[in-house]
Amino acid sequence: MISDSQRVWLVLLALAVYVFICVLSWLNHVRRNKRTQQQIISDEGVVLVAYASQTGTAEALARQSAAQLDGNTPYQLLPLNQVNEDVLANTRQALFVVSTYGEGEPPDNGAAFARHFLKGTFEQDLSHLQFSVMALGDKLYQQFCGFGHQLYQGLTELGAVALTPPLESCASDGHNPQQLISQWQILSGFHSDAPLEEPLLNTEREFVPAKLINRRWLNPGSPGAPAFFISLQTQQAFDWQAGDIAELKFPGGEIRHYSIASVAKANIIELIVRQHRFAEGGLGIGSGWLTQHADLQDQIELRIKPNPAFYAVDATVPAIFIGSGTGLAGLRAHILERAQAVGEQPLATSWLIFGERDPQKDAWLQSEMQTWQQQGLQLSLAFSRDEQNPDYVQDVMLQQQQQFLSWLEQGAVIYVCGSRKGMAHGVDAVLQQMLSQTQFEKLINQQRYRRDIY
Ligand SMILES: Cc1cc2nc3c(=O)[nH]c(=O)nc-3n(C[C@H](O)[C@H](O)[C@H](O)COP(=O)(O)O)c2cc1C
Repeated sequence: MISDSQRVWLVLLALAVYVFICVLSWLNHVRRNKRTQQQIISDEGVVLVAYASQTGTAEALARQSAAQLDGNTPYQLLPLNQVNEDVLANTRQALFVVSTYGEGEPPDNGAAFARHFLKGTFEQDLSHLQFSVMALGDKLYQQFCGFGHQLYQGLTELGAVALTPPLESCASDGHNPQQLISQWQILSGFHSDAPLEEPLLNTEREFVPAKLINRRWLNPGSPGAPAFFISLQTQQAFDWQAGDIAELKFPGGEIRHYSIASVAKANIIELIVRQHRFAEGGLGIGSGWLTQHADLQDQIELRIKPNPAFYAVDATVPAIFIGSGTGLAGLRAHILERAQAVGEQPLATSWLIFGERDPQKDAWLQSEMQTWQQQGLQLSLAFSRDEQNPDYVQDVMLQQQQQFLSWLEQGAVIYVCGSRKGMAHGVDAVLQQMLSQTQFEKLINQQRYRRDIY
């Protein structure tokens, strides 16, 4: 039996312990907040791991990913809404883990970020920032991983450099955190046991002068707007990878991006550019300069913008290249790179499905395509204004479905380049129609569906 006074002492003791624990955890909280604030303002080497999560799945994945950075890499973990301009300005490497709600909308703790940074009104240049997006969603919804894609696109438009394509994960299939984390580590170079290396990608990112040395009209008489094959020459040879993008700074300082159509380690960079004409009649700044206003030998500034989401996976694996119009540029770089392999038929495992309008007037790069065919390339052309047989690239995919599926069974990687609305949506829809949901997801998870679309 314990007496009343002993009981009072016990209650007091319990109270004291409780107060002690509260004070400790408050102190801890204050210290952590202070550290975060300091990092936000000062620390460039800190990896940002930001999450937007409604029910905690994305947040848990973000914590797990951060915990698997190697011990020497400091990181800060923040809800997306707390990522402000200072954080973005001071971060060089980031992982965003975000889910999607409603019709492709962000979770609440990402909504403010989306309004502020992703609506096209924000103007800060983020070209110092390398990032990956893990996108959680559910294929039951029409806008699968919609917010993840919006974030990826928005950051890219602000100049940030994607280290990986968006890494999607579907709730109905059961998220597999460890698989996502490994994919991210492998593709982005964040190996957990190695110290963080200096990022490769920014080293050659100075603008250099480039001279316009050639301009060839690809489609005289076409029902489409004039398109040109453009050659620019720099003083020194460059290194880049098929898939990379040329960033051009025009007189007046305007910057425009073009998929590079030629192979690396050269001092000539080739592009395919379509003339953009506004309703009032004026030409677009970049395309106007390149296709009309500039004289040969005139100069602009050029630098390479790395675009790893569209790099070749492995040149020995079969490849299906799909694109239309100026999308041929990004595909050509890959095809030329593969053609450099030894042997007579270096393109025997390459298939190009290319679409334009008029079969007579839009035979772009015809003689070069014939050379590729002699090197083994399988060529399918689709012309939407062909009177006998109007076709888009996605129609070719369906007509040749059996062969298409057999290429995929052999492990082929699909590369899509060109307009998002006009072509890539159609290709995507047909792909989802031809494949089961599991097959389609497998293609994405294995990074065998790579796109450079605009
Ligand atoms: C009401 C509701 C709406 C959703 N809308 C979408 C959607 O539009 N697109 C999508 O890909 N996933 C959608 N999802 C799935 C979630 O993104 C998915 O369950 C995710 O794992 C949730 O992660 P979180 O816990 O981090 O918020 C939705 C889920 C719910 C409950």
